[in-house]
Amino acid sequence: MTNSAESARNLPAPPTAHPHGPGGLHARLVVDRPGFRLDVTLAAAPGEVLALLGPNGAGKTTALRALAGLTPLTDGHLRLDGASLEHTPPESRPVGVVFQDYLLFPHLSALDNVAFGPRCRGAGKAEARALAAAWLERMGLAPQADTKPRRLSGGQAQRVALARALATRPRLLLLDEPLAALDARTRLEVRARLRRHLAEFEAVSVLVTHDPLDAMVLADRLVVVERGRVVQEGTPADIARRPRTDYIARLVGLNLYRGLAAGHTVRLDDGPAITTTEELSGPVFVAFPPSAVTLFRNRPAGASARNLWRCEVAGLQTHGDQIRADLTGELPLAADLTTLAAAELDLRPGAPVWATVKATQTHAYPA
Ligand SMILES: Nc1ncnc2c1ncn2[C@@H]1O[C@H](COP(=O)(O)OP(=O)(O)OP(=O)(O)O)[C@@H](O)[C@H]1O
Repeated sequence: MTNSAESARNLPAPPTAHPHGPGGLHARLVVDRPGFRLDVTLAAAPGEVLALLGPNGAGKTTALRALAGLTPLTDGHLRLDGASLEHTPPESRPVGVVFQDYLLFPHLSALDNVAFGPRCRGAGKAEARALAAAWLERMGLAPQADTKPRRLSGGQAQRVALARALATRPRLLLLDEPLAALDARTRLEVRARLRRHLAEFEAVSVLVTHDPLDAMVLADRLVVVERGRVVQEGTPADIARRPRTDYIARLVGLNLYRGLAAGHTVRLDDGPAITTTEELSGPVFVAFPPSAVTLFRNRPAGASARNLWRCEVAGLQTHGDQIRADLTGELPLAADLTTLAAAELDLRPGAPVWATVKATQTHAYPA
């Protein structure tokens, strides 16, 4: 390593240290509905891409609509580059929105769809069209300028919607499930392209998704929302390594438990103990991937009792050439095994099995 103080001096200032005050997004969004309350705090620096990730009904779309001004806040605040926007009507907010189904005007060409954004913000017709043409060019869509939305592919329509939002030079770009309307093959290409556009965008982007891959690829930081609350936030790597709820653990494909650590043993809150390599004390999480689990039909001879649990197969699912076994019993867990191994073990729902995991394959961290 070279002198770290030296290299730190050469780094640009972090984006939050904005010379003109608190740049970026600072919001607490509270929306009350019968039987549902959204209460989330969001902060993002200019240039940052935030993904709101969560299960159905968690409140992601409500948060996005509140940012756009389409759903009124019951309480809280919304500041963008230092200006309060709570009382600003949606059309006057420096906010661009890409809706899930793009909401392109069917009777307008791609060019006029994009020109619509700047027109709404007061640009003259010729100016708006020139701006739109430049955006289409930048999106690689110049040849489609005169095409109507119904003749565009899903990926092209998405780019037109993105161009329309960006052409207004928003300080906040909102994307609702930006890839949901696309088929799997298009999705891959559009995801990569969208990632480049978001990386170039100099203001804040917030996207909503329930696809963890979209979130991990597109966002600098994930904000996981469950039941109207932020349950965890961090970089994709942080969240994948240290999930803090069952939903996130399932999302990143990990078995997750909570317990009390004493040395290398974690006594689970409602279950057996797990031996870990980390030496910790107090409340902790223990996580391990389903691929780290080995299954036996009979208790393995001579095996130590450590990390060996008596379970029962609750269900089996195929994942590519792997089988994911859901186990209940002493320790509920997911185990991955090859189709061959599953056949050899004669795994079927209801079958009793012994499950084991090596301490070195577990990861414990403070709760
Ligand atoms: N217009 C509405 N009127 C009343 N309740 C609503 C309305 N829209 C959403 N809700 C409720 O508000 C809660 C949050 O919904 P929201 O659509 O924000 O969740 P979400 O995380 O975006 O879910 P999804 O991934 O399914 O889109 C849910 O309980 C939902 O049923």
